[in-house]
Amino acid sequence: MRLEAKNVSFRYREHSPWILREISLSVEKGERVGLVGPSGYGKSTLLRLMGGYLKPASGEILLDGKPLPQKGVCPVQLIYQHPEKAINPRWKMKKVLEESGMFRREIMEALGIEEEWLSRYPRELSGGELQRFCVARSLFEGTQFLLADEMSTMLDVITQAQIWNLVLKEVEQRQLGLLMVTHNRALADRVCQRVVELSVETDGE
Ligand SMILES: Nc1ncnc2c1ncn2[C@@H]1O[C@H](COP(=O)(O)OP(=O)(O)OP(=O)(O)O)[C@@H](O)[C@H]1O
Repeated sequence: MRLEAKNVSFRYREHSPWILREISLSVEKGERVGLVGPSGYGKSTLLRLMGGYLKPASGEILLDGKPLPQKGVCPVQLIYQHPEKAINPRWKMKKVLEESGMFRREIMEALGIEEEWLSRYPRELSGGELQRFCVARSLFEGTQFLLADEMSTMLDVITQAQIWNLVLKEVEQRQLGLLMVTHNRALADRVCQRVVELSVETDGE
């Protein structure tokens, strides 16, 4: 199985500058790929496109040769840098997890999610605590690909290690595809089999 961006171009509004032009990138199931490049070159935008959160102006996002499914929980899961933007503020954490059908106890334990946090609203948790929920949710049983957008940047070193250990164990055991954006080249080199550099010139058109 393959997740593929094929000749994708994107800009946020008509007549605004192109962020991505004719970009192609693919990740195989079981493969770990890093995406690096200067700030503002469109790494996060490409991940949002590949996760189905944005639509390309031209080109295609394909999962196994077909468009991403529109219904149900998506097999391509995006983990953002800012967990507070990814979680419904009006739902308690238990409901957030229930929505994705994720309730594997060993995942909760490995991520250090405490039982008591389940009855809280997102605003009652710290950024690091919330990110653990985002990671747990992204690992529901139908997930085939994980798109990790600087997911550990805002966390302390111990939490970073805890989250990465769990994610990499799941990726290995379930042979998930992983596409990760990071500014930390050493992390990308350690985790990934392949690192792609995004270096597209935008021409301000
Ligand atoms: N919602 C948005 N509306 C308009 N422009 C946006 C939006 N999100 C991002 N941009 C612009 O698109 C460009 C690419 O942003 P993006 O976040 O994809 O880059 P990036 O390579 O991930 O950057 P960084 O490494 O700093 O996170 C930037 O110029 C940014 O200002």
